[in-house]
Amino acid sequence: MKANRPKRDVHPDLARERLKCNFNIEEVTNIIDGGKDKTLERKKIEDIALNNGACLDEIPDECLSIKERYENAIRKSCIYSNIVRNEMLEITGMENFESPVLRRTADAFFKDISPFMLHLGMFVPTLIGQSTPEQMAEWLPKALDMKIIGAYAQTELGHGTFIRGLETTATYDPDKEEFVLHSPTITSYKWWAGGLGKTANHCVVMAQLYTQGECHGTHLFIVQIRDLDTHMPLPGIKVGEIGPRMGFSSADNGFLGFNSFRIPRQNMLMKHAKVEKDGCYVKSAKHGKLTYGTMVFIRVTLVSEMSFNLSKAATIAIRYSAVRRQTELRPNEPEPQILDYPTQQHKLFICIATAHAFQLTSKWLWDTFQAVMADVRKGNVDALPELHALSSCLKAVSTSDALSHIEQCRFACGGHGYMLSSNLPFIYSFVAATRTYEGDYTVLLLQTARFLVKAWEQAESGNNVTPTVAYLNRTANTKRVVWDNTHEGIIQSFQAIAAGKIGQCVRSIRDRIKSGMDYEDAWLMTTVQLVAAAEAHCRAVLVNTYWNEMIRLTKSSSANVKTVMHQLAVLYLMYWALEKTGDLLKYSSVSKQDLDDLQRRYEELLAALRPNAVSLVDAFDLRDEILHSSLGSYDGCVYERLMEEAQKSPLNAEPVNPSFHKYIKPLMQGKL
Ligand SMILES: CCCCCCCCCCCCCCCCC/C=C/C(=O)SCCNC(=O)CCNC(=O)[C@H](O)C(C)(C)COP(=O)(O)OP(=O)(O)OC[C@H]1O[C@@H](n2cnc3c(N)ncnc32)[C@H](O)[C@@H]1OP(=O)(O)O
Ligand SMILES: Cc1cc2nc3c(=O)[nH]c(=O)nc-3n(C[C@H](O)[C@H](O)[C@H](O)COP(=O)(O)OP(=O)(O)OC[C@H]3O[C@@H](n4cnc5c(N)ncnc54)[C@H](O)[C@@H]3O)c2cc1C
Repeated sequence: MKANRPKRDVHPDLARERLKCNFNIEEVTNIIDGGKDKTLERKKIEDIALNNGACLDEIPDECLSIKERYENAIRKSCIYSNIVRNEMLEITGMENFESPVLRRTADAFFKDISPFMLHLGMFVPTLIGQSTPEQMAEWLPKALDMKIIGAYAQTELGHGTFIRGLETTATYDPDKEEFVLHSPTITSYKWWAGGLGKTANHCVVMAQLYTQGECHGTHLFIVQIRDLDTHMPLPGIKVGEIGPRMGFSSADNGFLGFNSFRIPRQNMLMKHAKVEKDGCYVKSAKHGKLTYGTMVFIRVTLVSEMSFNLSKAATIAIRYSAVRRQTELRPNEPEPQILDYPTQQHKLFICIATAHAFQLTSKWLWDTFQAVMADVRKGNVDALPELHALSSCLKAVSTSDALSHIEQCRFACGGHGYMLSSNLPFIYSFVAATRTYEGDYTVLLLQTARFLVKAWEQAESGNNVTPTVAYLNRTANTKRVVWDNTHEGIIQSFQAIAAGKIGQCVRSIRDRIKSGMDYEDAWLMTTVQLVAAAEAHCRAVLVNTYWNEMIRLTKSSSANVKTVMHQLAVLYLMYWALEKTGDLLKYSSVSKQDLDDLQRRYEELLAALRPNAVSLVDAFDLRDEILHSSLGSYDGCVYERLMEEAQKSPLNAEPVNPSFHKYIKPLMQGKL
């Protein structure tokens, strides 16, 4: 049911904030969107999807039962998919079906997550990345047209990280030209796949391939699990939902077991390896990990996803902080807006800067991904290890940073930030999952560390290394970099910290081997340092990329936009330099005086950004329908909205709850 929202005047405090703005907001929006044409396209798509109110709920999702919430999510997913299918893809183009604009617009429909998200987010990309042309022609049109709905079932009860340890088997039977899928143990049950529990009728399954008596490792298969007409699980399939979790409440994450379930030979996704009719296994991939391609794709997209979530949290917290007044600074003076407190600015302005840093870096990463994939299609896989290292660490650090900044946004909103109607708890619990899924934080940083150790050894022996670690050629054999408080100086210090930490890891591993450990144990004992080194490398990549992209993208901007974009990037550099003072003292010549100066300049920068704060979040251009927040709406009518949302609590539907007569009254009367 559609909800009617009263239109209100903008709160005077927010209106005053907007008058203080000294830059052109639209120009900044265009930079974030990737160009004026992209902004126009986004707005057009948002208008199509959101102007008829189909996305609004009368009863908040959180007040519904699990079943009602799922059913409501399905209802809205169908409306939204229909809009995507009939109207949006025409604008974005079929090849851009995963466009962040679709993802962003979907948020207006779902406070939590759509049960179709994994269909569009992982099932379809897997078809595109892992099918032969014939397979693609068979399944992709059906999937894009929602004739089949898919999930991505890789993780099992017993294994998520260690893919090679998955237990589900796919054994080829040449007589029938079929694969037999089987779940031999309880730990081999697929677990977690979004949309699998109740929604999907197909899924991509990762299983150990056996043919001619030999195991060839994990491969991907497309499997129909439910009848298309009745939606009943097919014989041999045991499928269901895994139960309530911290977030992802409407995504029907599922479990799946196979009892000698048969699928045709053609259902093995055969782009990188195939099984012939007679059972002969033929590998065509030039790189052993190309079947992990969907994960790399999602890791790449998650960086922009983090920017989006952070921009939502920052918008909510900054608008609220402009309206909220608290505590007298001086006797008998009005209470200041909490945004005037430097401590509040310290919590929040880094969120704006980080949203920009992630957005600009994500575009660069996306271009890198596209270029590497184009090479792979031509048979050149040389750049794959660097892409894997890069996407792994950027996924790990962006999800982890976004999570802690979003929590800061909640802290910044005091008690009201704890209300579900603020939307901050939803954003937080959604982002909390991103730190784990598509590769856990620690695990992915250790993948990057493998690459870094090799790169360090190459640089040490005087060989040139790949672009993202080129700083090692300069710094691998340097003890401490000379501190210089310009942006170039700070970026170089981050590179020196990364090089210093990687070098220290290499020395620790070598020392441990010298003292008798084998390589595996020496590596294992060094993993705490290796994670820190990979994180440092990622920070070096982030500061460098953000800075370079900011300069490139503001070349033709107006002077005040240049200034404010520059201020945000400097803030980002200074914030992280101050967070990492211990490392700076270890790997650069920075002095206590230099750090005191840096702290003072950082505080001055917070003050300089203060008048533009509200306009900087306005530049994210997030419609109220997308924010879903009583604290963050454009008009800033925070208290009216909190009260309005409170009225929707089911507990307010009747003046006296029946439990009073059933329990409380008897207790009061001593009759219980
Ligand atoms: C109506 C609704 C509308 C909605 C619209 C929506 C639009 C779309 C929106 C999109 C949003 C997306 C949301 C997505 C939600 C996702 C939900 C979650 C899904 C999942 O989590 S799926 C499961 C993911 N699982 C993982 O990520 C597992 C993590 N583990 C691994 O990746 C690997 O096992 C490993 C990397 C940790 C180790 O693998 P393995 O043991 O096989 O490898 P080794 O450690 O032995 O390494 C060997 C060498 O291989 C290299 N390597 C490893 N991986 C790769 C790779 N991918 N590419 C290249 N190279 C790779 C290693 O580095 C090693 O190299 P070396 O040279 O030997 O060192
Ligand atoms: C909301 C959500 C949605 C998901 N959706 C899907 C989906 O659609 N499809 C799907 O297939 N999967 C999905 N997953 C599963 C997800 O991909 C896995 O949970 C994730 O890859 C982590 O694996 P795990 O749970 O087995 O953790 P584990 O690997 O058991 O990790 C547990 C801990 O051990 C540590 N650890 C593990 N290995 C190492 C190591 N080698 N070195 C050091 N430390 C290590 C980790 O750092 C972590 O702290 C989803 C998960 C969530 C939370």
